[in-house]
Amino acid sequence: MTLATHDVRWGAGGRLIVDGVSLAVEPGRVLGLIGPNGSGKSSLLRLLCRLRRVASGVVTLDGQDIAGVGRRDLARRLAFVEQQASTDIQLTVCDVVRLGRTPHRAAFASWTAEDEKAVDAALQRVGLMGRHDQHWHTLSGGERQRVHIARALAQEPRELILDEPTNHLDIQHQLSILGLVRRLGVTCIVALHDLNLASLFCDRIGVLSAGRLLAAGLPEEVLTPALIREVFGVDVTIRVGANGHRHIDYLVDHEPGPRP
Ligand SMILES: Nc1ncnc2c1ncn2[C@@H]1O[C@H](COP(=O)(O)OP(=O)(O)OP(=O)(O)O)[C@@H](O)[C@H]1O
Repeated sequence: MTLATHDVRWGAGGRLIVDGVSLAVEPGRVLGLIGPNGSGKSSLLRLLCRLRRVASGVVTLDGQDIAGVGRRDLARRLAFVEQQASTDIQLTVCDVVRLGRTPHRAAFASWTAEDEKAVDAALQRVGLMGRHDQHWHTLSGGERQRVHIARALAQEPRELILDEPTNHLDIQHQLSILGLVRRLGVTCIVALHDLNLASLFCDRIGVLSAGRLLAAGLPEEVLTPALIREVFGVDVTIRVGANGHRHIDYLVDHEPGPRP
């Protein structure tokens, strides 16, 4: 296990928000985190990359408490794409992605061909090479999201943490970004709202509800109609499509078609 939490708790405003969560992701695998709004997904991700300190319990990286890992060492290992990351509006796309190289460069070291190669490769991977010199603030929401993913890729992390990376993305880019994440072969923890995408792209899924880990396992073990009903209050049926993928169909109480 590369990244793991052991009975982790964290609270704010007098409330326990992450409540005794123990989970682990295997090297090179994708662990999806699902759960209703406010169930603690972002809070848990922030604990995992030490943006917040656990109140109790331990987060480990290769078995070592991350509280004891140096800031630079942690930044070389682990990249985080936040849900609504903002960036200095004066920066260009390329400037933002270059920030991902910071942990790899010695203080005052000059920019190397290797740095440039990593930045270009990251921009290629998210399909934004043509926007290299565009100002970040002039990008659409989905393009900004892809630039932040490129910044994380330029960091060349071994562990990648993504908080709802498909927010703002059209369906083609949702599929391509999650496909890319899978192909990277890095250890990945990703919070997702779309249960079908979680089922398609995650090796394992953890389900958070009111800060507690309610279930964890293979998508077909976890994403059952009973669990979805319990956690999200929604009725579904699950069918296996011609391509062998499982599809979650939401049962809604109105008929499709034109309104009377
Ligand atoms: N610093 C804080 N102070 C007070 N409450 C907080 C703080 N951070 C998070 N919370 C609360 O903790 C709960 C969990 O928030 P979190 O953002 O982790 O949920 P989430 O599962 O990521 O939600 P969503 O799906 O809506 O993004 C929410 O009710 C939120 O208001």
